[in-house]
Amino acid sequence: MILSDKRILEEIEKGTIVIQPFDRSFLGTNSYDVHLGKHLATYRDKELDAKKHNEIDHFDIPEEGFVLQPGVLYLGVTEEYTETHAHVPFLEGKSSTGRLGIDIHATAGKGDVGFCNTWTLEISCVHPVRVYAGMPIGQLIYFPVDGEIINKYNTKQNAKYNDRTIRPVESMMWKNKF
Ligand SMILES: Nc1ccn([C@H]2C[C@H](O)[C@@H](COP(=O)(O)OP(=O)(O)OP(=O)(O)O)O2)c(=O)n1
Repeated sequence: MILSDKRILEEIEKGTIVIQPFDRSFLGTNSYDVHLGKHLATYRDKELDAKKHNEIDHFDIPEEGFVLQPGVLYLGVTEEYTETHAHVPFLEGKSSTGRLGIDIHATAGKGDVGFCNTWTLEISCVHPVRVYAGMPIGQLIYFPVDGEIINKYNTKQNAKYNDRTIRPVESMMWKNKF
Protein backbone atom coordinates (compact mmCIF):
# COMPACT_ATOMS: atom_id res chain seq x y z
CA MET A 1 0.00 0.00 0.00
CA ILE A 2 1.12 3.54 -0.75
CA LEU A 3 -0.37 6.62 0.89
CA SER A 4 -2.74 8.60 -1.31
CA ASP A 5 -2.57 12.41 -1.56
CA LYS A 6 -5.39 12.65 1.00
CA ARG A 7 -3.61 10.29 3.40
CA ILE A 8 -0.32 12.22 3.02
CA LEU A 9 -2.19 15.43 3.93
CA GLU A 10 -3.76 13.72 6.96
CA GLU A 11 -0.36 12.54 8.18
CA ILE A 12 1.06 16.05 7.71
CA GLU A 13 -1.85 17.39 9.75
CA LYS A 14 -1.03 14.89 12.52
CA GLY A 15 2.70 15.72 12.36
CA THR A 16 3.77 12.15 11.55
CA ILE A 17 4.97 13.41 8.15
CA VAL A 18 6.85 16.71 7.99
CA ILE A 19 7.87 18.33 4.69
CA GLN A 20 9.48 21.78 4.86
CA PRO A 21 8.88 23.86 2.87
CA PHE A 22 5.52 22.36 1.89
CA ASP A 23 3.49 23.48 -1.11
CA ARG A 24 0.12 21.82 -1.76
CA SER A 25 0.64 22.13 -5.52
CA PHE A 26 3.62 19.72 -5.34
CA LEU A 27 1.41 16.95 -4.02
CA GLY A 28 0.77 14.29 -6.67
CA THR A 29 -1.87 11.59 -6.68
CA ASN A 30 0.19 9.47 -4.29
CA SER A 31 3.52 11.29 -3.97
CA TYR A 32 5.13 14.61 -3.14
CA ASP A 33 7.61 16.30 -5.52
CA VAL A 34 10.96 17.30 -4.06
CA HIS A 35 13.35 19.84 -5.56
CA LEU A 36 17.06 20.11 -6.21
CA GLY A 37 18.81 22.15 -3.52
CA LYS A 38 21.55 24.55 -4.65
CA HIS A 39 24.39 22.64 -2.96
CA LEU A 40 26.27 19.94 -4.88
CA ALA A 41 29.41 18.04 -4.05
CA THR A 42 31.89 15.69 -5.71
CA TYR A 43 34.44 13.33 -4.21
CA ARG A 44 37.91 14.79 -3.92
CA ASP A 45 39.79 11.62 -4.87
CA LYS A 46 39.44 9.85 -8.22
CA GLU A 47 39.56 6.48 -6.50
CA LEU A 48 37.31 5.90 -3.50
CA ASP A 49 37.98 3.44 -0.68
CA ALA A 50 34.95 1.94 1.08
CA LYS A 51 36.90 1.54 4.33
CA LYS A 52 38.03 5.17 4.44
CA HIS A 53 36.32 8.50 4.94
CA ASN A 54 36.21 9.81 1.37
CA GLU A 55 36.12 13.61 1.54
CA ILE A 56 33.94 15.71 -0.73
CA ASP A 57 34.22 19.22 -2.15
CA HIS A 58 31.08 21.34 -1.96
CA PHE A 59 30.00 23.91 -4.52
CA ASP A 60 26.81 25.78 -5.38
CA ILE A 61 24.75 25.67 -8.55
CA PRO A 62 24.93 29.16 -10.07
CA GLU A 63 21.89 31.11 -11.28
CA GLU A 64 22.50 29.98 -14.89
CA GLY A 65 22.53 26.33 -13.84
CA PHE A 66 25.28 23.72 -13.83
CA VAL A 67 26.08 21.16 -16.52
CA LEU A 68 26.34 17.63 -15.13
CA GLN A 69 28.85 15.43 -16.94
CA PRO A 70 28.54 11.68 -17.54
CA GLY A 71 30.97 9.55 -15.57
CA VAL A 72 30.92 11.80 -12.50
CA LEU A 73 29.04 11.06 -9.29
CA TYR A 74 27.50 14.23 -7.92
CA LEU A 75 26.02 14.37 -4.46
CA GLY A 76 23.01 16.64 -4.36
CA VAL A 77 20.44 17.43 -1.73
CA THR A 78 16.73 18.07 -1.64
CA GLU A 79 15.52 21.55 -0.82
CA GLU A 80 13.00 19.86 1.42
CA TYR A 81 13.71 18.82 4.98
CA THR A 82 11.51 15.86 5.87
CA GLU A 83 10.53 13.86 8.91
CA THR A 84 8.69 10.56 8.70
CA HIS A 85 7.67 9.11 12.02
CA ALA A 86 5.19 6.37 11.19
CA HIS A 87 5.73 5.34 7.56
CA VAL A 88 8.56 4.20 5.32
CA PRO A 89 9.48 7.03 2.95
CA PHE A 90 10.93 6.18 -0.45
CA LEU A 91 12.72 8.63 -2.72
CA GLU A 92 11.93 7.97 -6.35
CA GLY A 93 12.97 9.70 -9.53
CA LYS A 94 10.55 11.54 -11.75
CA SER A 95 9.77 10.43 -15.24
CA SER A 96 10.74 13.90 -16.47
CA THR A 97 14.22 13.71 -14.90
CA GLY A 98 14.64 10.13 -16.10
CA ARG A 99 13.80 11.24 -19.62
CA LEU A 100 16.68 13.72 -19.42
CA GLY A 101 18.95 10.80 -18.57
CA ILE A 102 19.36 11.85 -14.94
CA ASP A 103 19.50 9.29 -12.13
CA ILE A 104 18.95 10.69 -8.66
CA HIS A 105 19.98 7.80 -6.51
CA ALA A 106 22.41 4.96 -6.77
CA THR A 107 20.81 1.79 -5.45
CA ALA A 108 19.28 3.28 -2.28
CA GLY A 109 15.88 4.91 -2.49
CA LYS A 110 14.46 3.69 0.78
CA GLY A 111 14.27 5.81 3.88
CA ASP A 112 13.70 4.68 7.44
CA VAL A 113 10.90 5.27 9.92
CA GLY A 114 12.28 8.10 12.04
CA PHE A 115 14.51 9.62 9.31
CA CYS A 116 14.61 13.37 9.86
CA ASN A 117 16.73 15.27 7.36
CA THR A 118 17.12 16.54 3.85
CA TRP A 119 17.77 13.72 1.37
CA THR A 120 21.18 13.25 -0.18
CA LEU A 121 20.91 12.50 -3.89
CA GLU A 122 23.49 10.38 -5.71
CA ILE A 123 23.22 12.01 -9.11
CA SER A 124 24.57 10.68 -12.38
CA CYS A 125 23.66 11.33 -16.00
CA VAL A 126 23.87 9.79 -19.44
CA HIS A 127 24.19 13.03 -21.45
CA PRO A 128 25.72 16.31 -20.36
CA VAL A 129 22.69 18.08 -18.94
CA ARG A 130 22.19 21.48 -17.36
CA VAL A 131 20.37 21.42 -14.06
CA TYR A 132 19.03 24.25 -11.94
CA ALA A 133 18.57 24.79 -8.24
CA GLY A 134 14.90 24.51 -7.39
CA MET A 135 13.96 22.25 -10.30
CA PRO A 136 11.72 19.27 -9.51
CA ILE A 137 14.10 16.34 -9.12
CA GLY A 138 12.27 13.47 -7.44
CA GLN A 139 9.26 12.41 -5.48
CA LEU A 140 8.62 10.94 -2.07
CA ILE A 141 6.21 8.09 -1.61
CA TYR A 142 5.12 6.63 1.70
CA PHE A 143 4.43 3.05 2.68
CA PRO A 144 2.60 1.99 5.87
CA VAL A 145 4.64 -0.27 8.13
CA ASP A 146 3.47 -3.69 9.25
CA GLY A 147 4.39 -4.34 12.88
CA GLU A 148 5.96 -2.49 15.74
CA ILE A 149 9.24 -0.63 15.23
CA ILE A 150 11.89 -1.53 17.82
CA ASN A 151 14.66 0.74 16.52
CA LYS A 152 13.46 4.00 15.03
CA TYR A 153 16.07 5.54 12.78
CA ASN A 154 16.51 8.53 15.06
CA THR A 155 17.26 6.40 18.10
CA LYS A 156 19.34 3.75 16.38
CA GLN A 157 22.99 4.08 17.35
CA ASN A 158 24.13 3.77 13.78
CA ALA A 159 21.70 6.25 12.22
CA LYS A 160 24.50 7.78 10.23
CA TYR A 161 22.54 10.27 8.21
CA ASN A 162 20.19 11.88 10.70
CA ASP A 163 22.22 14.99 11.64
CA ARG A 164 20.32 17.89 10.15
CA THR A 165 22.11 19.37 7.15
CA ILE A 166 21.36 21.58 4.18
CA ARG A 167 24.27 20.14 2.20
CA PRO A 168 24.74 16.67 0.73
CA VAL A 169 26.44 14.13 2.97
CA GLU A 170 29.15 11.78 1.74
CA SER A 171 29.15 8.03 2.34
CA MET A 172 29.71 7.09 5.98
CA MET A 173 30.40 3.47 5.10
CA TRP A 174 33.67 3.83 7.02
CA LYS A 175 31.61 3.86 10.25
CA ASN A 176 30.40 0.31 9.57
CA LYS A 177 32.41 -2.53 11.09
CA PHE A 178 33.66 -4.92 8.40
N1 LIG B 1 19.20 8.36 -1.62
C1 LIG B 1 19.01 8.41 -0.31
C2 LIG B 1 18.51 7.28 0.38
C3 LIG B 1 18.34 7.37 1.76
N2 LIG B 1 18.62 8.54 2.39
C4 LIG B 1 18.45 8.66 3.84
C5 LIG B 1 17.14 8.09 4.34
C6 LIG B 1 17.51 6.89 5.11
O1 LIG B 1 16.67 6.78 6.26
C7 LIG B 1 18.96 7.13 5.50
C8 LIG B 1 19.77 5.88 5.63
O2 LIG B 1 19.63 5.12 4.48
P1 LIG B 1 20.08 3.59 4.47
O3 LIG B 1 19.50 2.90 5.65
O4 LIG B 1 19.86 3.03 3.12
O5 LIG B 1 21.66 3.81 4.67
P2 LIG B 1 22.75 2.97 5.46
O6 LIG B 1 22.23 1.60 5.79
O7 LIG B 1 24.00 3.06 4.68
O8 LIG B 1 22.90 3.87 6.76
P3 LIG B 1 22.48 3.57 8.28
O9 LIG B 1 23.51 2.60 8.78
O10 LIG B 1 22.52 4.90 8.95
O11 LIG B 1 21.09 2.96 8.21
O12 LIG B 1 19.49 7.94 4.45
C9 LIG B 1 19.09 9.65 1.70
O13 LIG B 1 19.33 10.72 2.27
N3 LIG B 1 19.27 9.55 0.36
